[in-house]
Amino acid sequence: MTTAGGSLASSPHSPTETSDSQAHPHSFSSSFASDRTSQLPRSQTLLPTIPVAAETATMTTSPRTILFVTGNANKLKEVRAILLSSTQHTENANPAATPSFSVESQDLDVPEVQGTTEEVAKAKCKAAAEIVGGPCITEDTALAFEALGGLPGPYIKYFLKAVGLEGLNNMLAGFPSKRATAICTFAYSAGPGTEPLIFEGRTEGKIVQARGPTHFGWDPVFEPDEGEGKTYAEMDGVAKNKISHRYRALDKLRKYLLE
Ligand SMILES: O=c1[nH]c(=O)c2ncn([C@@H]3O[C@H](COP(=O)(O)OP(=O)(O)OP(=O)(O)O)[C@@H](O)[C@H]3O)c2[nH]1
Ligand SMILES: [Mg+2]
Repeated sequence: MTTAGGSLASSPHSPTETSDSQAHPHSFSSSFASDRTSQLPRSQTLLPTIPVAAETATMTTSPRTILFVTGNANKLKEVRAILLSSTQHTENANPAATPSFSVESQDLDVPEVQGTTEEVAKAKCKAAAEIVGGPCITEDTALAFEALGGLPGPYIKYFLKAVGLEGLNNMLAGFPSKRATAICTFAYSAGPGTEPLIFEGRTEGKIVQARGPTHFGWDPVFEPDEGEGKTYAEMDGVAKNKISHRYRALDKLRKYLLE
């Protein structure tokens, strides 16, 4: 895969992409950052621990590429929109100081284990990093019903497939609480053998009868508290991306990348 920035993350099998070092802000940033180093021998790609925002501001304005392993086109679309709007916002304030990110994706069939949202997200990212042979991010989305002690949680995809939007409502029929939390968990792996880092975002709301377009998962039955009475599906993309679980998790990841 070739990208505008030509960064390591876009060509997973390139030897310059592989890092066995433990993830921490500076090694993470360096491993993601170096458009300049992708053509160099591995020995010359091991950058000193310089914060990437400062380094990039003086050396290049090319976007850095993140490899997002996902099979979900809606997630990818939202991630790109959120990163673009936050980058534009900060770059308007100081164009030289803040680099932007571009997102490449790879659709892999990564096994998803059972467990907590964090355990599922970490295992998924570890497996993805093994397959791509380099750094990557993954994302796992959960929808936790208060009345069901947090279920379906990370298994929402399978519940939605099995019972549909109406079924999700029916599951709560006998319970007074319709409260639910949308949880997005991004995981970042610096490469095979490293422990993924977790960035979580939550949006509180309730489960309602389906309203709005049905093109993205359970959006029509989730009414966020901050949505002014609209379901996610009834909100336009910009409004959803200001309060969504995905926005909140991605904002933490973005800030980490810029440390
Ligand atoms: O209405 C929605 N609004 C959202 O904002 C949202 N984000 C995810 N989802 C759905 O929830 C399940 C998560 O499962 P999931 O995290 O394993 O995703 P996935 O398998 O589709 O992709 P990936 O695992 O390859 O990244 C899947 O059914 C997704 O379609 C959403 N539905
Ligand atoms: Mg999945």
